[in-house]
Amino acid sequence: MSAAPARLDGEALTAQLQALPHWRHAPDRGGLIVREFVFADFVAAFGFMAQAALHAERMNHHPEWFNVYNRVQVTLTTHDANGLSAKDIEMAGLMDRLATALGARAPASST
Ligand SMILES: C[C@H](O)[C@H](O)[C@H]1CNC2=NC(N)=NC(=O)C2=N1
Repeated sequence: MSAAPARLDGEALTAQLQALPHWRHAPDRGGLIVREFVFADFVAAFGFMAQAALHAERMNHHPEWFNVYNRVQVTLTTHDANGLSAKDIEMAGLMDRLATALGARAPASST
């Protein structure tokens, strides 16, 4: 039985989140991060989900996500840590790179 992943908190978490500017940190349920990806169409959005799913299974770390047409809303948290862990940071970065490669639109710059 592998130990629960270490929960990220405080300055360590803040530093990690600075590299993920498109993700919103919410304190819900101990801590989670959320991002919406917007693609050209449904097929591109689903292609993103299909590829991300393979990484999620390989990492044994599964997103909570919602898809409607060309949009995919992703919430990442680590249930076993009741908050955020390195796995969420790794998955978020992976999703950002994958979405960019698949032509996701840059998010509206948050002012
Ligand atoms: C038993 C198995 O390792 C756990 O349930 C894994 C599976 N996928 C997971 N996914 C996420 N997001 N958080 C977890 O804590 C988690 N735990």
